[in-house]
Amino acid sequence: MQSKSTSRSLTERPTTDPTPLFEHFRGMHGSELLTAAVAHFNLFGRLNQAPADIETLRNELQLELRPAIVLLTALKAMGLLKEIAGQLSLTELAAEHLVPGGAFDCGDYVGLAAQSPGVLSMVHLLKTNRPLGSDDDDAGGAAFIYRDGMKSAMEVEDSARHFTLALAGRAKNVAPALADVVSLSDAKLLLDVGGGTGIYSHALLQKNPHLRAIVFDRPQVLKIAAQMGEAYGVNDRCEFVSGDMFADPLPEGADTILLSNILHDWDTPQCQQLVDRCAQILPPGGRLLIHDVFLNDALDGPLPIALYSASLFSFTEGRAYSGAEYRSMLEFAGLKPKPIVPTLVHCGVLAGTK
Ligand SMILES: C[S@@+](CC[C@H](N)C(=O)[O-])C[C@H]1O[C@@H](n2cnc3c(N)ncnc32)[C@H](O)[C@@H]1O
Repeated sequence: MQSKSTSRSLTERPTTDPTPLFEHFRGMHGSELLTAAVAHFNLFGRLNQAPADIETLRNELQLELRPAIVLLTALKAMGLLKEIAGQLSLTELAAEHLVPGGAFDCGDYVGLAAQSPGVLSMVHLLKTNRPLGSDDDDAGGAAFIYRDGMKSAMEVEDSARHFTLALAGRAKNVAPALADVVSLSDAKLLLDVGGGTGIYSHALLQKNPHLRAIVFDRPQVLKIAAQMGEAYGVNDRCEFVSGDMFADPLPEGADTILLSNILHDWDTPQCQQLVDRCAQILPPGGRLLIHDVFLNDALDGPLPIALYSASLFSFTEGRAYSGAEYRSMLEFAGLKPKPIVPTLVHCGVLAGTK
C-alpha cells in the first residue's frame, strides 16, 4: 500500500485548461444535429411555413420530449432558431441559408453528411430515444447508468472499468477546482452518490483532513474507486458502499451529499427521485451539492453545453439541464438553492441546503 507521503495530490489544478479538448471532442454532435435537422427532419423547410411550439413540432417530427429538447436547444445555441413566447421560428441566418430552394440555400452542402455513420446513428437515437448499447442484445449494455431491469455496462467488470477510468480523465482535472470552491470546513461526513472513480471525494478528503466520506456506486465500479482512494492516500477516511441509488436505502449520517455528473444521466422523473431521496436523509442544515453542467435557463445555449447534452443523450437516459430546472428540483425536495459556482470544463456546483 502506498504511504500517505507518496500519495498523489488532488489539491493542485492543472497548469493549462483542458476545456478546449472537451469542446473539440463534443463538437462532432454539432454536425450530426445540424445535418439531421436539414437532411432527415426538414426542420428549416417546416419552420419556414409557420412558427410552431415544441409540442406541435415534436408531434410532426415524431420525437419524444427529451430528443426534441436536445435537438432544438442545439439549433437555438447555433443561432438558427429563436423562441419567442413559446413559438419557434427561423433566425435570419437559417431563413437565408437553410430553407430549401432559397437563393443562398446551403442545405444540400450540409446534406453531404446525411448518410455518414455518425449522423445516421444520431437520427436513430433521436427517433428511438434509447441510449447506445441498451437495446441491442449483442451490445454490452448502457454506459454509466444502471437501474433494475436495464442491461448496463457498469455491471460487468471490464466495461465498468473502461467507462469508469474514462471519466477519471475529467475528474482528475476538475476535482481540485471543486475542492477549492466548496467549503466543507464544518462538514463531517460526505456521501458521494454514484461516485464512480471517487476522485471528487478523494480531492475533498485531501483538502479537508477532518472529513470522512462514503462513495456509493455499483460493485464493479467501486473496485476502481478503492484503488484510486489508495493511490490518493485517503482510504483510512473513505468507505465504499455498493447499492442501487434508486432502490436501496442510501447510507445515512452524511451532512453533505454530492451528485457529481449524475443527474444529467437521467430523465426528469428519475432526477427528481434522486434529489428527493438525498434530501430525505440530510439533517437540517445539511447540503446537497449538484456538480454538473448548466444550460441557460431559456434552453438556448451555451453551445458547448448544448453539444455535450447531445453526448449525454446518446449514452444515457439524460441530457444537460438548466440551472432553473435543477433549482426547481431542489425546491420541490424542500432544499434552498444557492448560486452556481463554476469549477472547470464548463462544470459548476449548485448547492441546495435543508
Ligand atoms: C457519469 S458517472 C459519474 C461518476 C462520478 N460521480 C463523476 O463525476 O465522475 C455515473 C455514475 O453513476 C453510477 N450509477 C449509475 N446508476 C447507478 C445506480 N442505480 N446506483 C448506483 N450508482 C449508479 C455509475 O456506475 C457511474 O459511476
